[in-house]
Amino acid sequence: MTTFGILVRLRRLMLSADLGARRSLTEAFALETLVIAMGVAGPYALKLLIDTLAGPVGPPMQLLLYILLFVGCWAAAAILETARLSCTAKMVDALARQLKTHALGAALPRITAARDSRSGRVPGMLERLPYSLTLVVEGLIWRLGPVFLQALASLAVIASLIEPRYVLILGMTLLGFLGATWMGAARHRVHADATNAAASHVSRTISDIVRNARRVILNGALDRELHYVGRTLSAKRQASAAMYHSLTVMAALQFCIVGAGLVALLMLAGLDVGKGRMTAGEFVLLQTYAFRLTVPLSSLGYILAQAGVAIANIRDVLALTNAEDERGSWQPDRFANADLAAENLSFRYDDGLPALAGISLHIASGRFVAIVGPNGSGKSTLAQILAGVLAPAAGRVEIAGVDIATIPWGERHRYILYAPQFIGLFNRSLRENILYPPANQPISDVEELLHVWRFHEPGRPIDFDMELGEQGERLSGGQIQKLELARLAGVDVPVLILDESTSALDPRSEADVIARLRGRTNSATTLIMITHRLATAKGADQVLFMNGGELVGSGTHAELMRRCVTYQDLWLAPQE
Ligand SMILES: Nc1ncnc2c1ncn2[C@@H]1O[C@H](COP(=O)(O)OP(=O)(O)OP(=O)(O)O)[C@@H](O)[C@H]1O
Repeated sequence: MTTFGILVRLRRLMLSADLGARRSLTEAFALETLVIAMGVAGPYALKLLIDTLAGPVGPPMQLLLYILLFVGCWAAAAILETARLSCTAKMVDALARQLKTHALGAALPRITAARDSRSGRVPGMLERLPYSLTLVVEGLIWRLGPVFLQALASLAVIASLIEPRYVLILGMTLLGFLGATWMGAARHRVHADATNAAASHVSRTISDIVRNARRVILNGALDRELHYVGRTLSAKRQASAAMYHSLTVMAALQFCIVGAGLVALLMLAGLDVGKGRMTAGEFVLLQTYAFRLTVPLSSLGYILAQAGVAIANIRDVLALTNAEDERGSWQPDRFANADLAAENLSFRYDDGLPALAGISLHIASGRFVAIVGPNGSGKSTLAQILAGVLAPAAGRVEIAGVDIATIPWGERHRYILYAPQFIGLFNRSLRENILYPPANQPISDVEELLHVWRFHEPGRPIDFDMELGEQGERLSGGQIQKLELARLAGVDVPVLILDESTSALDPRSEADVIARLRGRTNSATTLIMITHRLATAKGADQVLFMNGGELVGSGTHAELMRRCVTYQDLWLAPQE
């Protein structure tokens, strides 16, 4: 999206009724109009004052009136400008709120589906957004408009009071300035994008390190990580240094043009005063307007530098909000028979190596299925494709004859639920985590279940209001899994896929969990478990054996043991 496109989109958003900021916009506009009027009237009062002083001394009241008018315009403009700032701040606030929520709403499904490292840049991108919007709305949209209007008003006053050729010189000077800005803008955009990307990399790196604080400290790697952060900061510094260099070149060109225009203007005006064709007051008025117009331009370099990076940040956020609409249309409808079928599935991650190839399978509704295989054989990848989390490169997955890709994210959990290998918990209370949607069982049921599964040692009460800490750090690995399984026990869903969700449980608890999850709604739930446990494979109705990204065998454990040598190898002595 071009810079102009972004500015137009922001302007449209600001005007939209949804944002609820029209009132602030109208007030800001009214206040700015008054500020512009003061900016034109003040110097005119000064001209009147100087012309009065240049002639025979008039009545003191007249002098006082001009002085009051001049100073009053200056003071009122400053007060109104401050009031106007609070109106634009409200508008920026509303804009940031809307863009942030839209971007977050669009980013979460993408992050879920992509399973890549790019998600780390989203928090930094959204954190910088209010500052970026302030710079762009306040510094560009709001500043350029009034400067332009003030230029027109000043040029009109000059044309009506002084000679039109001065308007011509000032107009040409401003056009020259804009031309130079235009020429430098393309180069500036490249540097601004690079600076924004480097800033994103810095925030991603820092949050990654903070998230892994224990890993860093326990392994004595603090200096190494600080060095790494230092390198990313240097890259950012280099990117911004290149950006400021290009801005300096642009500023040199801009202000040579403006300087030449001002020299010509003042020289001509000075000669006219000498020849009596212009009064001293008119000279002062002309030079005040000329500098009023050009001085704000000098701060434009800094604004452009910041706004360039801010625009790149806003572009990233808008790109997120441009997410495609949900795939397909879906009529929510329960189906009695949730058979799961996959046909010739293949999948590869971004690195290009095939993670899955030519997988076809059929899982009848209500079965208990174990997916087994060595590490890295593609079990989690297959589970995520079956759940519709990852989209296959070829082939399709159907649940009850419906292509899973056509079920929108907001509905999919009603039909198939995938519990990932790494259970992410919120830094909220145990109660909030355990009753996290779509679970909706009474807390007394959960309590009973947790006691049966020995969540705590016997006799110790469960504190449901306990805050769990980041990622549930106040719980043990087994407790985290029991919490998640107790939650899932309260979810009524046709197909449930557990990705090693019982790996930290003792065998007795695991057997109880499986019985409990299967026993719901008359065993109508299909339970698919990825497991490295022999007992689970033995208890399953169907075992899917993965090896090297292929489905090497499907059948009961006993059948596979009979006919598949690699399957036998998997369960050799150490497990037994
Ligand atoms: N996000 C990713 N990007 C690139 N490659 C990936 C990604 N996730 C997994 N892989 C690769 O895909 C292959 C299959 O991984 P997968 O997680 O499906 O294996 P798995 O059988 O579940 O392993 P484990 O038993 O260790 O959990 C591995 O080689 C892994 O490195």
